[in-house]
Amino acid sequence: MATTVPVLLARDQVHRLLRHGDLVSRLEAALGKFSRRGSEEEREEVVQPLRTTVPLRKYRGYLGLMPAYMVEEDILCAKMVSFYEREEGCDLPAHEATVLLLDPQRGNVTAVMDGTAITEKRTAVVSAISAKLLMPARAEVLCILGSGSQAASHYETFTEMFSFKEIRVWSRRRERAEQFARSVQGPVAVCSSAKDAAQGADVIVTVTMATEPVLLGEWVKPGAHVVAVGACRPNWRELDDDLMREATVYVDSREGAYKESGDVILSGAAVFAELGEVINGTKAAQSEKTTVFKSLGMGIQDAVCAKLVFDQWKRQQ
Ligand SMILES: NC(=O)C1=CN([C@@H]2O[C@H](COP(=O)(O)OP(=O)(O)OC[C@H]3O[C@@H](n4cnc5c(N)ncnc54)[C@H](O)[C@@H]3O)[C@@H](O)[C@H]2O)C=CC1
Ligand SMILES: O=C(O)C1=NCCCC1
Repeated sequence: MATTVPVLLARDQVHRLLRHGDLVSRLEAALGKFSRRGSEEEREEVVQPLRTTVPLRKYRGYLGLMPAYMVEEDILCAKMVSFYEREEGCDLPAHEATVLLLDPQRGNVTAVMDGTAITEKRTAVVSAISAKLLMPARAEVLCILGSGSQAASHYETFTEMFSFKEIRVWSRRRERAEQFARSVQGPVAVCSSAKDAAQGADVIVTVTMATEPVLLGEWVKPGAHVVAVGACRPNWRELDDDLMREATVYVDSREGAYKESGDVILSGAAVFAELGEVINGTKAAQSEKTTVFKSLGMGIQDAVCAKLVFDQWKRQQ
């Protein structure tokens, strides 16, 4: 049998081929399927082992390995993502990611693609799905804590999917928040403190590399929805104990949250539901209460995106 050479897709190609509008329904379906684990057959439908994380102590970083197989869709995929605690002023990226798409029958790699654009887009779309389900009715104020790549993709996705009257941003260094405000396509108010940005907001997105809480429960308006995207290590925090214990907590994967989320593990907060269970209608969306969606990222989210990118690329050949 002839050998095949994988297609190589660079960041700008992936960015262009991955259209945000195509992602919402596909990611909702994947999250729902992941959380349907009642029968043996259902459990075998989505194979997603817990992320393996290799510490890169010398560089204050980690390499995360995220394989996934979706049986019905026949998508076999693996992402490698490295992430680092960078010093202020360091110009190396905080994240680098590559996604491999494989032929599940033969086992060969069919495409090697940049995983950074996939990670940025799919994470923001999953956050927006949580907001759609869990934010209070008539949400008017969006607050973003952090001003990096995820802040940008969340701004873009949230402004495309919702109509907030006011959007606020806070970053540790005010000039970074100002730079962010200049770079986005639309209005955003720069706040001098996380407290000023968060108080009174209906939806708060935390997208920082913080290892200590940046958002305190005492600042959060009752009934608000918090989307916590950072703090993906068992000893890292973005949210304080008050918030974690007061809120109804939703996650992408229970197994992942109890292994990787410092906010869940160290606060001792109980996870109420996976987002997929809300999508499936087996758990309630308590949107009238204060809610937290603790996002950690899943291999199936990358798998769905990689397949979409590859299919679009093939269509254009
Ligand atoms: N849940 C998920 O699926 C994913 C989560 N992430 C996580 O999201 C977070 C944001 O990622 P990116 O925007 O790509 O990173 P980035 O490096 O582009 O931006 C990080 C932001 O955090 C701020 N920051 C760094 N240390 C801080 C501290 N101690 N206190 C407050 N702010 C601090 C920086 O100033 C910057 O605004 C990271 O924690 C990352 O690991 C990233 C990808 C997927
Ligand atoms: O899901 C991902 O991709 C990531 N999650 C946690 C931090 C690094 C990237």
